[in-house]
Amino acid sequence: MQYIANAKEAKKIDGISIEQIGIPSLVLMERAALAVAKRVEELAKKEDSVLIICGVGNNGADGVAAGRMLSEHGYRVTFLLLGNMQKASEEMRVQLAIVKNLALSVRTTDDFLKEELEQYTFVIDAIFGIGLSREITGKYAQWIQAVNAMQKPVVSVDVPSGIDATNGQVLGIAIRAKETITFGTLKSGLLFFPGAKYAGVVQLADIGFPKSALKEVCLQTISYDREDVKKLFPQRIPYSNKGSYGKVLVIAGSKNMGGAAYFAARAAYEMGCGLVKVITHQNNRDMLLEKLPEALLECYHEETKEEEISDMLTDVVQWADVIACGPGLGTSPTARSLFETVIKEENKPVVLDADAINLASTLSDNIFQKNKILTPHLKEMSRLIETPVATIQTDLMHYADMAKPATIVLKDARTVVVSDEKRYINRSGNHALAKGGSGDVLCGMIAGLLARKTEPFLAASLATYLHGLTAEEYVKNRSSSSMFASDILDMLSTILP
Ligand SMILES: NC(=O)C1=CN([C@@H]2O[C@H](COP(=O)(O)OP(=O)(O)OC[C@H]3O[C@@H](n4cnc5c(N)ncnc54)[C@H](OP(=O)(O)O)[C@@H]3O)[C@@H](O)[C@H]2O)[C@@H](O)CC1
Ligand SMILES: Nc1ncnc2c1ncn2[C@@H]1O[C@H](COP(=O)(O)OP(=O)(O)O)[C@@H](O)[C@H]1O
Ligand SMILES: [K+]
Repeated sequence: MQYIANAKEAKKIDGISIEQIGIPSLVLMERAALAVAKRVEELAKKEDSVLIICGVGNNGADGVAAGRMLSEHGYRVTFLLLGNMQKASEEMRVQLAIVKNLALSVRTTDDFLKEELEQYTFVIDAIFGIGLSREITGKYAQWIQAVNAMQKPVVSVDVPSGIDATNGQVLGIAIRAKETITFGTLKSGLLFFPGAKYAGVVQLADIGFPKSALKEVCLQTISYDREDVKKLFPQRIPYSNKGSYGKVLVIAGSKNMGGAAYFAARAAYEMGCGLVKVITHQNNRDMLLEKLPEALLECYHEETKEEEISDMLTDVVQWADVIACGPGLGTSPTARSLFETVIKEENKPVVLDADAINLASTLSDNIFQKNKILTPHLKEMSRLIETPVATIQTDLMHYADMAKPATIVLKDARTVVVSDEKRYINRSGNHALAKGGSGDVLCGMIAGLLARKTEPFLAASLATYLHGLTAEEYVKNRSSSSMFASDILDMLSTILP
């Protein structure tokens, strides 16, 4: 499991390590620089001509120290200083004095022509790190543009200069790196797009922040790695029966969208729950009986009266441990009536997906209740909170927070999960998942885990992680274009413990 910091938290970790615990800032910096130099030695050839472009803060100071280490190991390095040296940090002054004593080539943008950039074959970007505080304009923007135009490999120090370390947004312009070496903890801005794209491959370097500093900052945002799955996924027990693994009610599939009911119901079974019952439109009966005979079925049609639906639901809701409502449900009067009955349930976990979220957007009542788990994609979220998609995209975590005290799975290429104070950023998966039916499978997976008595945050985050892993496994020997929702289901049995 990885703990993820935003810019403020990362600064706090620096501060506690240096001021309270007493590790000299320059000690941390030397370790940061060593990590950068070590990686650049793996990537750059001795014949390369390395340009280290440095701002005047501590990110720049890291760059100066890394360049000095590379020079000691036989690389040709040139430092290009960008910014007002009157404002240089204390550490930057120290690092610069060292390289000047070593008679290394230190240039400033006053006497360095942009045409000279052509001579360099490798770049270290140390202009801004977590201290970037506003849009980049003027001279800084011009140099970043010029570095990107070089089309040479760039390694960014801590954060690609220009990326907001918290939300991954480009503050005007940003360096496009091949790799980013980040220190101590992953930064959320390196995970969210577009930051993730600008950062390239992200390497995490331990530079000696004490565990107690990390603990004191009490990072609330996590992300999983493959080794977490075995620890987190609920175990099956020898002395058990289907009742031990919970019952899921799936309310899904309208007249022309039966597949969604199948995807969600089978996904719940794949996650190991004991029984799945599906309430769906009559049209889907034969398909479900054939494709998923393990599911129990209750069907309705256009003429089914509201009282009948209500009676049917009362019994089934009672029966279920978890309810998943919405995939392919449509927004017909019957769908609405099913939805409105289900959301009255206040004690059991209720997963609301797709059309259930669209129906919720038309309600004046607050749907963000404690027992609800909502799984909107950005367009559904936009309807739900009446905020444009483009605005939500600028800060997924901030908008996901609005759903409290409900649990939310805000789906995007980097899905986030928020529940109370717990936050999760998903790093698994790829564009193979960008296809109809993917979300239906995820909804069923979450419900399946909830039925196994997994608490909502863990159920939502672990299901999201596993959903992504299926795509990673799939593309190992197949085209990412050819993955279907059914393939996610088929892959599950190969990745679950
Ligand atoms: N000892 C430590 O703390 C350790 C820190 N470490 C390293 O330090 C980095 C953080 O260093 P930092 O805090 O000095 O901030 P940094 O990213 O260099 O930027 C600040 C400078 O940028 C300027 N500036 C900001 N926005 C601007 C804009 N839009 N346009 C123009 N200027 C702008 C700002 O100027 P000002 O806002 O004051 O005008 C200031 O001069 C961190 O990412 C890691 O690499 C590691 O070595 C571990 C130990
Ligand atoms: N480019 C991508 N990279 C990673 N995951 C993706 C990408 N595109 C889509 N996904 C995932 O696929 C799922 C799509 O869900 P959704 O949009 O609800 O699909 P549908 O409504 O067709 O079932 C989400 O879990 C989302 O995070
Ligand atoms: K940087």
